[in-house]
Amino acid sequence: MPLPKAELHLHVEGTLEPELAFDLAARNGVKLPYADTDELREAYRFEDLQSFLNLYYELMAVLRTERDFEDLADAYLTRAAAQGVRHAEIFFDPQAHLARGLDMGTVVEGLWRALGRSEESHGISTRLILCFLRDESADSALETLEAARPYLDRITGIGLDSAEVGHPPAKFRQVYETAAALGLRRVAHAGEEGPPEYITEALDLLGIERVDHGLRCMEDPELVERLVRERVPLTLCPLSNVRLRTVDTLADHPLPAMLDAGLLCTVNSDDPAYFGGYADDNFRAVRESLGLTEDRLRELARNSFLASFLEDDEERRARYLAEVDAYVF
Ligand SMILES: Nc1ncnc2[nH]cnc12
Ligand SMILES: [Zn+2]
Repeated sequence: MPLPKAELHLHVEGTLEPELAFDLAARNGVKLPYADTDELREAYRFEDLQSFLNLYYELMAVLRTERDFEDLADAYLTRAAAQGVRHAEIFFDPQAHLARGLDMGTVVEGLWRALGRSEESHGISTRLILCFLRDESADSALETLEAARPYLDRITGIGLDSAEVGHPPAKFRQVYETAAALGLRRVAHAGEEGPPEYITEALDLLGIERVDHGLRCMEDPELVERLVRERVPLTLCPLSNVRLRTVDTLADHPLPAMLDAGLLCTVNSDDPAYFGGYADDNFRAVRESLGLTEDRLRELARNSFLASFLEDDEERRARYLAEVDAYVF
């Protein structure tokens, strides 16, 4: 049994495994520019975030119907359960689907078909987080939030993802204000490839409650001090960082230094189908490469539940934390 954990940084579109991509392509009559799953896997050699995003958006073409989104989410939840995930806060990128002519209902209702029964089917509680693409305009983000209004009972929060450098958080101030007024929780990718200033800006201007990645905070000691003092969680994704070359090797990952600094770190899989591992694969990788102790691993698992948006279900959070405390390695 793997260590119980919450997964807080997971793009559902990034869980599209090559086999499912080909199955959905066949079901929907979509022609992929790869002969087979082996040839597709060959394309999983990324130089940086953008080279990954190009493939990530290209493969989304196979997602057409509610059932496709349901099957995608269900496949993720099946894998996550086997990796000890007890709670998952799942990102989705509606703009990428609306741009292909799909409507918000197809995406949200499809995902919800799997998420709505996830506790019974997989023993995983879930939340859904709508992400805006930061390389699209602020107006497009506002329109997307409008399109999501009929589905807000299913959406817990908003996030910000896609190409970071050159797209600072300030651009999305208005949409974050509007979302806050609607009672939505707020997170944003910051400090993955972008500078530490983007993290500060996302905290100050967007009012975010968690930083997705946040790796580059380590370049700014005052920012680290602030993140520690304000107990702002960071959703780190070690295998993603290696594949997208934000760190050279896993052994160079700053996670131990971040924990030593007192940061509230969590470990997540980001886009597991592309980066070579799901949640517990990331835990095992950092354990092996960074020599994390059992106490540190337990701390990471506790942090994941402490950082999760379970304020509406504190009883459940307490149950999950008790499971972590009782876990025998
Ligand atoms: N790691 C990542 N960074 C930014 N945008 C993303 N979209 C999917 N994965 C992402
Ligand atoms: Zn991400």
